[in-house]
Amino acid sequence: MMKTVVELQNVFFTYGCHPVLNDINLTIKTGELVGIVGPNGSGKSTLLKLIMGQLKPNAGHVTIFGTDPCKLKEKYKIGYVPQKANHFNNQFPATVREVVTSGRAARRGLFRPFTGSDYQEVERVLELVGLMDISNQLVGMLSGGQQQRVFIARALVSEPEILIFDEPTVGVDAAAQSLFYRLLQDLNQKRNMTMLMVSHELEGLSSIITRQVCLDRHICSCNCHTYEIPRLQENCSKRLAYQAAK
Ligand SMILES: Nc1ncnc2c1ncn2[C@@H]1O[C@H](COP(=O)(O)OP(=O)(O)OP(=O)(O)O)[C@@H](O)[C@H]1O
Repeated sequence: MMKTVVELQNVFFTYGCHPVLNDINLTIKTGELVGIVGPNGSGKSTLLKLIMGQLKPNAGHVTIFGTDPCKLKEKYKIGYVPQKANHFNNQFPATVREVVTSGRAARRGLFRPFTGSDYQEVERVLELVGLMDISNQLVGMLSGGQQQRVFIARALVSEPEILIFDEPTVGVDAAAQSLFYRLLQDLNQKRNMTMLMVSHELEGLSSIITRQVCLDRHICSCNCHTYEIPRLQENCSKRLAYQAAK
């Protein structure tokens, strides 16, 4: 039986008095590759922040690995790949290997020295994502697609159980995008990696995701799994009853 990795139950979120998420219900199980799509300002990044424990809901419950994300001790279980364009200062003089190695600190602990197994994991991940040949190059000198691989490798090296991406294909050309999608598909199919991704790019994404969630402050459509249907039906009946009573 597939384990629940992420669960949101009747989640509401507002910034001040500005409502952003409205009664969100979502369950993500091991091995799913879920794409969240929606227009600008529909609450996609806010949803990721709630899942990663950077924000708390005003109402409802969020859990990741069965725990409140704010209280999750094993932060390394979440591999976060931010938007490439906003992320890296190209003047920063670090090599691919150094940036990828820095991701291992999440697993090892900030002040504990790395051992042979940490360095072995770095080499394994460099090989896995196809960065071995350029591992001694400066990250700032690489193309957008290559930099994106570096950030994926940095997230993978802590041996996470879920990878979360925020607009991963922004600033990446079409050829690099298709390599990126192939890499995600390999990680998902061969290693059963659970992945959650926010994206505007429906076209490339739709060929690899196992499930698509359309968000516009509430979940507009979701090709959901059978295990979610009873709860969605129950919520729908509650909403209809509430509207009828008004
Ligand atoms: N820190 C904040 N304080 C106040 N309002 C915010 C804050 N962050 C986001 N918002 C507002 O919340 C709404 C949802 O923002 P969010 O970034 O989650 O949407 P999004 O779907 O990720 O948008 P985009 O596709 O443009 O990145 C927007 O109207 C945004 O202006």
